[in-house]
Amino acid sequence: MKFKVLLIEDNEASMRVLKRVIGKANLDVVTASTLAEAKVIFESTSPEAYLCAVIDYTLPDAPNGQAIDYAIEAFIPAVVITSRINKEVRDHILSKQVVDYIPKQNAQMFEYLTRLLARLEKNKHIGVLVVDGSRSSRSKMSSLLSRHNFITYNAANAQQSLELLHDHPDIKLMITDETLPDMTGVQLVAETRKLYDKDQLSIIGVSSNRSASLLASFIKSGANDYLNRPYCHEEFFCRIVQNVEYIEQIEAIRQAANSDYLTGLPNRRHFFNQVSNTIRRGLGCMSLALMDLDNFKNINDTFGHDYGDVVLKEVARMIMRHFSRFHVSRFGGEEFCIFLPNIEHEHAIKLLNDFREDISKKVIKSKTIRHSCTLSIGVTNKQNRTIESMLSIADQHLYAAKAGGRNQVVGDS
Ligand SMILES: Nc1nc2c(ncn2[C@@H]2O[C@H](COP(=O)(O)OP(=O)(O)OP(=O)(O)O)[C@@H](O)[C@H]2O)c(=O)[nH]1
Repeated sequence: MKFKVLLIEDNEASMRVLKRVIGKANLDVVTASTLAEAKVIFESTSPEAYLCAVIDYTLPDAPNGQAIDYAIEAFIPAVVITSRINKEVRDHILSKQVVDYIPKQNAQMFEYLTRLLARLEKNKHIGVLVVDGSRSSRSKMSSLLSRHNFITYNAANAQQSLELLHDHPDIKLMITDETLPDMTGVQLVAETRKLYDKDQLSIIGVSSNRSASLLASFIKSGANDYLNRPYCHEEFFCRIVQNVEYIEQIEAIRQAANSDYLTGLPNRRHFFNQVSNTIRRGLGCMSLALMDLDNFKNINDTFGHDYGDVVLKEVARMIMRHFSRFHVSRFGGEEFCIFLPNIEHEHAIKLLNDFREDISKKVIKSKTIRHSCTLSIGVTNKQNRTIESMLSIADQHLYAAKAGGRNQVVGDS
């Protein structure tokens, strides 16, 4: 779903640039140049449709940030932009429950807004767990996090927090107070680290006790960061975002390391790891299929390498469509591999044959070329308990499929 951003700005030049920035972030822009206009818009749509409102602090009918209150009352996260940069205005803005404020100082502001909008959109899928014995501290922190669109979870003690972590894999950050009813925050960090690595879950320790040794204990027990109470809203979010981004970067690196650059399918190494784990668990019936595009060199030679790439990407997309519940991989070149656990061999052969047929009927289009291709498949269910031995048998069957005229599936019998 494409979210909307409500932009309330009376300056035409600024409005033009902001519309472009928001559009570039792939969001729909709804504009108003006064608070009165914005009210009419608010009344006809639901707040859930909006990612946030970007509000000029000074509007003709709302000269001192009154539009901010209106957005907050309508449950729309408010980002404030202002050319009035003085302490009084800053304090006034921050006294309201805004997401952030951005001074209209230079072009960097637009860059910052682009990143902030992307962040607000991503936050809708990120869980943050707040662990605190005090109900009021928990709800204060949760309301700050909700303002930035995070999914929030609350735990009143360590036991509850471990249960929530287990049940909600979307939790990427845990924030824990030092004093909990059933153990200390430092102990909870140590317990949590036995189950979740630093690259899976970020942890921030919080305390009102400004002792350097407590900070060190948190970090040595596995926390990523530490926050002193009382904290200001800006510092809080800088630390939250920094720690969430750390997890996202690790995930992006892992994703890049595990996938094939052209098709996005898991690469050979990742496939081996996944399948070896599955085989080790000793499942029942399992099949391994090796598939290879027929005469792919001809396609490259006739239509060019770029079209060859289009074919590989289309085949990968169709593999995902047919076999998303199994382990799939691009092994390299024009060769793909599929591991099908927990399914009868005859059924696996039928699925592979359906796929082969679909590919042969598919016209693969680029801007100037329309062509189709076929593939050959070797499949085995001989379970010698290693992926290498299954691969070697599937490879022999693939060779037989090619020798037998291509565009066919050859199995064990
Ligand atoms: N476009 C493109 N071509 C690739 C890529 N990787 C490997 N190839 C090409 O794939 C072709 C494989 O050719 P061959 O091994 O001779 O096999 P084939 O022509 O498919 O013949 P058979 O397998 O016997 O049906 C070669 O031309 C490689 O250059 C790639 O990433 N993109």
